[in-house]
Amino acid sequence: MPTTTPHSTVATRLSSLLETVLQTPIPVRIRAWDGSTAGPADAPTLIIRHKRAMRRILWQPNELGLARGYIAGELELEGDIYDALDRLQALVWRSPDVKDLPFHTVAADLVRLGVLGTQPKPPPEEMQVTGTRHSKRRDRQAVSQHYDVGNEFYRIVLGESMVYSCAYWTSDEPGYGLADAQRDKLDLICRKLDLEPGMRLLDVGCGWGSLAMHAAREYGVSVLGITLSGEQADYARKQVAEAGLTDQVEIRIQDYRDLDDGPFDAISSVGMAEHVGTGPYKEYAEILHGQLKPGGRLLNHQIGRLRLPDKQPHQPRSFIDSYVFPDGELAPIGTTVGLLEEAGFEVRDVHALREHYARTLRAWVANLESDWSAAVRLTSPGRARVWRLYMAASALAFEQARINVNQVLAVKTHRNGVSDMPPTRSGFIA
Ligand SMILES: C[S@@+](CC[C@H](N)C(=O)[O-])C[C@H]1O[C@@H](n2cnc3c(N)ncnc32)[C@H](O)[C@@H]1O
Repeated sequence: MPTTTPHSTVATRLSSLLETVLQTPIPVRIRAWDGSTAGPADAPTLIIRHKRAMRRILWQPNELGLARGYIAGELELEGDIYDALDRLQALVWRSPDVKDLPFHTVAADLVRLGVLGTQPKPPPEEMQVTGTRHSKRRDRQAVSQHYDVGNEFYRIVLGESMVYSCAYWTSDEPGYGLADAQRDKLDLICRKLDLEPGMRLLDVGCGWGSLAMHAAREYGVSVLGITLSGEQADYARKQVAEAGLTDQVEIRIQDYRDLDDGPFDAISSVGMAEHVGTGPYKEYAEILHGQLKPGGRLLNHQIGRLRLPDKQPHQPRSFIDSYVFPDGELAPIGTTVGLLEEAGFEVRDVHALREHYARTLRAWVANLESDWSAAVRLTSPGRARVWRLYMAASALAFEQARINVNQVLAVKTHRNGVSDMPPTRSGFIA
């Protein structure tokens, strides 16, 4: 009984093995470790560089198994990454539980291909958090693992504006790029908040300080920006000092649950509430409400999911939870609006920016790809692969309306119900 397979047949055997396991035709071209190919000629190629990748997929025939193979460099995608991921997600959704794998029908091929064996170790880039979910300590760990991976790496991905949230693309003119769209987003937020000189703005989850600085410079407000990331705070403070804004902008490493400086005239929370979690969200909304003056506005900019997921009793840990945003949680916009209202806010406007996030993510992926070797040098090949995969997959998820992003403008009304809002929408959205 031969233990190896003739070269010309490895890819064919692999694709039929995968089709049996995943119970669907392979939607991509496959190139195996011996150079043989199979599958549709005009499709992007999934390169299986190493037998170990097959072991991973067999042990974990789901999103995480495929992602781990890619992060470890055992799998490679050739061709348009968005097209490749779009095709591969059909496989991921159909993948059976490992206990349901039809080993009896594929056993002979598994032996011939030499892909049987123990489960490979996960790539080291996996993020580990300990303690009680959404305790302050664990949230700090989760934030640090995602954001404290090097400001220079983020500079490559995010570009000069260092804004890590959905941009607002107001033009299709050539020459109008990510930095313009991020500036337009920051300005949109300032206008929605009706910032005026002398006001105090609280920016919860301030990142690298871009909104705080824009608001201080362009609108003459003083800003407290809080973040849990030490590297972000270092970077933001340096930028604030260089811009001569130290009198107006304070950057602090602080958890939103420890805020004690209110009341503020306005509050922004941009790309931060995804870290809060559904459990603590009510408290989060109440804290922001408590930190705001009557008549003050909150701009909450947050990713949400459009639908409730199908009921699956054994949801495996997702790629995003394991390698990207441990403990991050997405809620439908209706839940977010409801919880803001419960906390006492009057919700005045919900602005869906879904397509804008897809475009932003594509710009970040392009930035990363165009400076790939520097990104790898500054982090690790695995880390750069994690970011490329998560951002491309997220772009697709926004495009396909599986997730969304919304700016919710809410007000803390005066006791008598007066909102201080203009009578028409054109008063705050230009
Ligand atoms: C995706 S970044 C967005 C940064 C910035 N607002 C922007 O748009 O570029 C999320 C931010 O939320 C902060 N954050 C997450 N959890 C937090 C918490 N419990 N308290 C304070 N900040 C938190 C992170 O430190 C990070 O600065």
